[in-house]
Amino acid sequence: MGKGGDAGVKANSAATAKLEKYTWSEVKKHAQPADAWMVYNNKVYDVSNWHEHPGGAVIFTHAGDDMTDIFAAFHAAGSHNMMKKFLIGDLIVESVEHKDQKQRDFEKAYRELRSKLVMMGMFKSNIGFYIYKQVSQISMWAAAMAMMWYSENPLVHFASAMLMGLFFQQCGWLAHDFLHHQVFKNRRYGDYAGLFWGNLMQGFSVQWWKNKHNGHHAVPNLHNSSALATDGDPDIDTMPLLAWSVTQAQQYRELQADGKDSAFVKFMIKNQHIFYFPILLLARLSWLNESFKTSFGLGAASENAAIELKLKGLQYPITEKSFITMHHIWMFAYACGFGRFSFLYSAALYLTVTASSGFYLAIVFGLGHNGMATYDADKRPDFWKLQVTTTRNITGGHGIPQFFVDWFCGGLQYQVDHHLLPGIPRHNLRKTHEFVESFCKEWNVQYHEADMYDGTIEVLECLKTVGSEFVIDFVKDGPTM
Ligand code: HEM
Repeated sequence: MGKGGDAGVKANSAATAKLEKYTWSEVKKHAQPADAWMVYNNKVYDVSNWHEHPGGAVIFTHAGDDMTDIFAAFHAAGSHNMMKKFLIGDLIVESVEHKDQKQRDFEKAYRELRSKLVMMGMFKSNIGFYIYKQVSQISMWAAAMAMMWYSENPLVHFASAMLMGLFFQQCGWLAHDFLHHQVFKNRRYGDYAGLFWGNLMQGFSVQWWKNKHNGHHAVPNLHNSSALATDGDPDIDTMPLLAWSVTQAQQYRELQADGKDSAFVKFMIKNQHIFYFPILLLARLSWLNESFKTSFGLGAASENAAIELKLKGLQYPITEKSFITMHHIWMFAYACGFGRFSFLYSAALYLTVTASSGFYLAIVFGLGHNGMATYDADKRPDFWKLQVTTTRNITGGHGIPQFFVDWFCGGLQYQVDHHLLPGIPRHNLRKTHEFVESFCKEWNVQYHEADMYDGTIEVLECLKTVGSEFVIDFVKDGPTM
């Protein structure tokens, strides 16, 4: 397969010939990685088998669909130049029957809002803000290290471990901003900063994170298109531990050799609202494991990611591997008190860091999307409605002040606004939010926010409801419990 996949060949001839015209139903037929057509501003592109795409397998989440808005969300201006070689024709606009005039006006309006925010300078980062964030990060890390180095008091050691957990969480938000290219125009600089805060300090692989997180942004709360596919939102792919919808549990059941739920799955999903918090405590262990596997070529999260890794490898192979290794070395030295502590005491400290960090990160992720709408792959709405209805903003409340929420959630308290416009730096999200909220009101799009307490209750209620529906579903399917 050459550069540009199969499409490069076809499109080169298209560049010289007159462009074909295609109906929407024809585009929809090409919805697989091996046969992938996409629409951008009413032009049709063929990116079949383009596993070398610099953004990775996420491109195939929009095979057979309109990519206009998701393309705008992810790309630098220069990426348009690369599109030409994939162009195969024009879309016959009248054939898009599922959109009435109101829908077309709505899409036009949200694209205009985006342009307005660009003109207002909302996408420009404030370097002073990011210098301050990085200096405060380094200070937090130095404080946690010093507490472990100088003190012989177990209370100080465990306080240090909790602080280190918080440090990892805040590293997550920093790497997130850099890797969404919110901070630097030159994307390489964003990647380098991401490698520093992600791989070296936090222990997470940049490539693993980009694949997973960009996939999540492209299709939030979307189910896989079939039990065998891995084209849905990776962030809700939490079976057999948690099911965010009965569809997810059913898809998992279909994958089993005997087509039945095991006793473990039944027990877990039925009681998932009880296990939610304990599972969050283990989240970091799972992310560390996946990061390690990605960096050292020991596995990939999806079939497409595996093909992509095989074809083009890691973007930063040496840095990924060496930074992850260095992370585990410094973290090991820290947890064993630089050689002073027993094995069991060190393990307890390590687990405290890991559990607290997993909890701090996952609680914010959960508040962002869990318990919000989930969609079947073939029923997803337009870009704006998909992002808004699957996402929850977090406010202060129930005694938790807004300034703490702003700091703790690292910008993701404006999760809705961030999902619609992932390139906007976090310090501009409050202003952006005013425009997004009034736009949603004007166009009658349901927009949701809750404080940390109410939001967590909503998440637990969702788990409980899905757990109960799941019990009804598996009893209907033939009880074996
Ligand atoms: C013909 C279609 C497409 C072309 C020619 C294309 C091209 C590119 C290019 C040149 C880059 C690297 C430069 C940059 O970051 O802007 C890139 C990155 C990226 N693309 Fe695409 N792309 C296409 C479609 C898509 C679609 C449909 C998605 C999502 C559903 C997507 C997701 C991404 C992401 C997430 C990145 C950023 C990766 C990073 O931060 O390292 N692309 N793409």
